[in-house]
Formats: sequence, C-alpha cells, structure tokens
Amino acid sequence: MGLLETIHSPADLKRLPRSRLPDLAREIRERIVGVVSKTGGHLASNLGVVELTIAIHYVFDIPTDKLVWDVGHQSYTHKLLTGRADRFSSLRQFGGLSGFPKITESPCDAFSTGHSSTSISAGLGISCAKRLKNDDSRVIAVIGDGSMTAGLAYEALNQAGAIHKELIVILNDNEMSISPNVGALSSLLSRTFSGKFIQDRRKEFGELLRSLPKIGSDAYSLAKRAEESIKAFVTPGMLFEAFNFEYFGPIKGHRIDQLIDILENIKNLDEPVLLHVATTKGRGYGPAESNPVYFHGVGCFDAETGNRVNCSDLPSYTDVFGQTMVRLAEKDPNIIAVTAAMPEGTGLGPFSEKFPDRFYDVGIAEPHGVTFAAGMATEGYKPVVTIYSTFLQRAYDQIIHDVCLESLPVVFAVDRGGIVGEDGPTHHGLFDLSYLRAIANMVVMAPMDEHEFQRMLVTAVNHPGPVAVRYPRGKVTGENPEKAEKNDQPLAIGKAEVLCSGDDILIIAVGHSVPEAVKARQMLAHKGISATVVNARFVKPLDTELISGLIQKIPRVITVEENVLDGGFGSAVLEAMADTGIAGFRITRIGIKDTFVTHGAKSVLRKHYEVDADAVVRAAEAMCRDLT
Ligand SMILES: Cc1ncc(C[n+]2csc(CCOP(=O)(O)OP(=O)(O)O)c2C)c(N)n1
Ligand SMILES: CC(=O)[C@@H](O)[C@H](O)COP(=O)(O)O
Ligand SMILES: [Mg+2]
Repeated sequence: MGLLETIHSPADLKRLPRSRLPDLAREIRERIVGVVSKTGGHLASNLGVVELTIAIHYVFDIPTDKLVWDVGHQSYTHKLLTGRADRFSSLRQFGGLSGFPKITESPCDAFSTGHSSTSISAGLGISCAKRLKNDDSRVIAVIGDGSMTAGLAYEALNQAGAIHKELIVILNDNEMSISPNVGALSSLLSRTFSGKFIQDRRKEFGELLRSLPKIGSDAYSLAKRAEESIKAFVTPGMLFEAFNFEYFGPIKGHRIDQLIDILENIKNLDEPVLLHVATTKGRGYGPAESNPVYFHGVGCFDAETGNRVNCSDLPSYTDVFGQTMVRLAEKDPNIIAVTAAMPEGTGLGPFSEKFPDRFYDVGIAEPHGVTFAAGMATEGYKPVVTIYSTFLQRAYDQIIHDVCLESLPVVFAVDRGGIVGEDGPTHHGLFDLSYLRAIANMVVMAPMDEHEFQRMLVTAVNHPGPVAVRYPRGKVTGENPEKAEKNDQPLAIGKAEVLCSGDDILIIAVGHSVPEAVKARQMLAHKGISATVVNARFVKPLDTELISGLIQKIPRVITVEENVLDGGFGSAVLEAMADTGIAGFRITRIGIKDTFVTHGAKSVLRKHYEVDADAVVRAAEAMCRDLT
C-alpha cells in the first residue's frame, strides 16, 4: 500500500516520521500528474507546492488552524491530504471535486477562492474574528508572487501591519505568474542576495559616504549614486518590514525538513509574519518544469510525454482575437493592447512580439489596467483592454468612473464570456451582459461566430466611445467560410439581423447562443413548428425597431443568452417592449436563473442549466402547446 492511501486526514500525516515525507511527496506528484493528465487542471502550480503543503499540514492543525490559499489553483496536495484522495479523480468534473478550495467541500477549506490576491484580506479577517472570540489558533495565507502584483494584497498588508494581528503570510515565489511575472516588485523579489553582493554594495556605499564632504561641482551625480547604492540595499524583507511584518527568507521551498523547522519556529510569533519561500513551478515533472506556461492550466495530455491529446484543429475565439489584433494594429498605429497577467490566455502573444512598444502587461491588476487604458485614451490612443469576463468584475468602478463617464474610446475585449467549464463558478463569465449594459455610453456586442467576431472588433476600434465585445471560451464554429470575405467590414451599431423566418415562434438570441437557436429551429421544424431566428448582435443599443416589429407579427417570443437572466439580454428586450408600449405577447427568457453555475464540461453544464438548443425546443413546444 502506498503512503498516500494511509492518509485520510492531516492527523494521519502527522503520524508519519519525517524521513518518509519525501516519499509521500513523490507519490503525491505521481497522483497529481496521473489525474490532471485526464481531467486537465493547474498542473505546474500544484507541483510547485507539494513540499510546502506537506510541511504546513505537518506543523499546523488544519482545520483548527485556518489555511487560506490564494487563487486556490495550487490546492491539490491540500485536497489529497484532507480526506479527498479517494475522490481526487473526479477533479473538476460535474459533481466531482472542485479545482479550487471551497468552504462547502471540506472543513479544511477555510475560504473559497478562484480570483487572485484575496488571501491576506481573508486571512486577516479570520484572524481578527478569532481574537474577538479569544481563540488563539493560527491563520496562514499562502500567496504567489504573481498574486502579489494586485493592489488588494497591499491593502491587506497595510491593515495587518497597523493592527499587529497574528497572521502568517507565506509568499510562494516561483518568479512566475501564468507567464513570467512582471513589474518592479517581481525584480525586487528575484534579487539574489549573496554575501558577496551585500559586501560589494556596503563597500560601494562606504566609499560614497567618504566622498560626500567633497560635494561640489556635481552634487546631482553624487546624490544619484547615493540613491542607487541605497536602493541596492532594499531587500524584499525591507518591503515587508515597512508594513510591520516580521520577514523570514527566502528559503528553499522543496526541502521539507527545512520548511518544517522554520514553520515550527514562526508558528507562535504574535506579530504578522511573512515567510518568503522559493519554489519551482512544475517541479518534479520534466515537461511542466520546462514549459510551466503551457502546464499552468492544461487540458488532457499524455502523462508519459506531456503531449496534448484530443485537440481539434479549429482555432479558438481567443486565437482569432489575437490574429485580428495584429491585423488591425498593422493598419492603425494608435491601437494599444492591455492585458492583466494573461498574455497567453488572451491570445495577445503574437501582438506582443510584433508590437512590443504597444503592448502592456500590467500584472494581476485589472482595475489599474482599465484606468491605465483610460489615461492612454485621453492622449488619442485606442487601447484594447483584454480581460476575462470574470476578472473584469474587479474593475467595475474603473469602467464606469474612468472610462464611461467621459465616454473615452476604450475597447473591452471580454474573453471567456458565458460558461467556461471546469474552472467553475469563480470563472464563468455570466454577469457581463448585465453589468456592462447598465452603464451609460457603453456599446455591448457579442458575436454569433468567428466572422462576426472579426467584424465586431473592426467596429469597436473605429467607434469613438467605450465598447465591449464579449466572446466565449472555446473553439470557433468553423462554419460559413463564405462569410470571411466581409470580415474587415464594420457593422452598423445597434442593428440586428434576421437569420431565418417562420411564423410560429420568434427566437431572439445573442452571441454564441445564436448557433443554439439555429439548431433549435431545425429541431422544431421536424416537429412542425416554424421559427424566425434573430441574431441580435447588440445587447446595447438594442435593435428595438426590428424586434418590436417582429414581436407584433409573432407574439410568441423566446430570448436566448448565456448570461444571468437578471438584467441580461432578455431583460433588455422586455424593458424595450415595455417602453414602446407593445403588449399582448408571451415571452420565455432562456439564460441562467438566479443561481451560481458549478464546474464541469461546458456541454454538460449547458444541458443541466438549460441554456442549450434542447431548452429552446422545450420552451417553444410549451408555448405552442399552451396555444392549442
Ligand atoms: C483577479 C484574477 N486575475 C487573474 C487571474 C488568473 N490567474 C490565475 S493564477 C494566475 C497567476 C498567479 O501567479 P502566482 O500567484 O504567482 O501563482 P503560481 O501559479 O505562480 O503558483 C493568474 C494571472 C485570477 N485568478 N484572478
Ligand atoms: C486559475 C486561473 O484563474 C487561471 O489559470 C484560469 O484557470 C485560466 O483559465 P483558461 O484555461 O480559460 O485560460
Ligand atoms: Mg508565481
């Protein structure tokens, strides 16, 4: 029997002698690679924290002590050690284990996560609550160097340092976000401080001080040298000490013994503590160590070779976006691309290579990215801010206050709109149509296919105000290649199109729900029901004229969207009809009812939450039945 099979709780782990822990780490790596090769998941980040997770569970008493994982994409070892090993192969599958910590999944998951940089805030909140209850158990927050690029982390450090509450922050520094980490902080963290380095700086600084009385002709250059020398002394420790944290590290993150010793030492300090741990992303699995960007979040692969399996040849919407951006930027030198730590995920790799001076990776800092783009727009540039729908939620005030209030021409390329699949509720882009259409001056559109997508991007970069194009995660349709010849032509803003006509039912769909509506029309035809299908294209401005005219002719209406129903596209249609005073029609809105969508394959979720073609057919049949 393997060691892992003997561990059903952290208490079982503590019974193992320290000498067996490296063997356990090996088994855990094998299990993670084996399962993730079949389910997909965040492989590289998980392989990097195997020893750290074992050490934390060995030293602390989880769940009495609380452990908060930042993002939570690295929590697989934690799941394996906390009674979930037997269900681990169900990872990220519908009904199976979540890929992130989830309060409802285990008492050992202190906080639910998925979005980055929340761990210090949540950990501090938990710590303060414990002290109010006279509970002196410990709170540990584990945060990556990439997640330390977000302002939220510093808001939390700022408060923690001021109120001196016990909190252990472990900075897991692998010099990587999804891609290599960016920004001034990342170069500060990655400075190597050998004894020689420090001695050299001291000597240099000493010489400089000795020369200071001679200040005369070139005071500026002396001052500059002094500044440079002082800067050379600024260590990561000083940064955190400035926030009143006790700093320890950097220590090597793959030596379990050393990790256990230091954790034992800092366990009972009654000040905020920051332990800086250096780890390697992908550790212990060759393909992931050599390509941590690809293996950050990966689909199915062959565990022997690391090669991808089950790939379709079709490009994704993200690929089409990346290619179109290059084409548009070749013609228009004012186009700028902004990403928040996701150059690969957003398809901006080719753009960044071709136009390095017009490409900005701001780090995990979506609110800053939006305001940064607004600043560029005031100087006549055309920023295209490319952020996943779910992460753009972070920047809502910036969209309203910094972009839309003055109607600045910023394009929002909203990737991962709709159901994204296995990442689950923290990552589905199911709110964007609602939150974006509520803002004055904003144009909101969603393409039915890759051809319309390109036309929408052309339309967006030529529009003089804020505009959002929302598109899904996944492959393009690969259909209607004849449409390609119009791909460079802009669309008329606020104009929908009738795709096909029929007298019984009117189906009005938007974005990638349009192909579902077309499929439903074919299924309905076999049942003797004929439907008109409208591709709305725009959620705002809505084509009220076309829609109201059709509703008067066909008063049995179904709207279809992959967004929450509240405030979404169907609501927009209802509001417009109320405003025009049209009455005497029936409407069924298909979309996500008032709930959060779990994790699982996209097709499974679409069926389960009734936003697929079958759901449209059922709604149409019910409407026709009620009439007879
Ligand atoms: C608000 C937010 N923006 C973007 C992401 C996407 N994302 C997930 S993990 C990650 C990189 C995190 O880097 P780090 O914290 O260093 O963790 P590592 O993967 O290196 O262990 C990013 C950008 C996210 N989860 N949340
Ligand atoms: C953990 C996280 O937030 C990202 O890694 C995310 O899972 C990426 O999603 P995609 O796979 O859709 O790029
Ligand atoms: Mg990192």
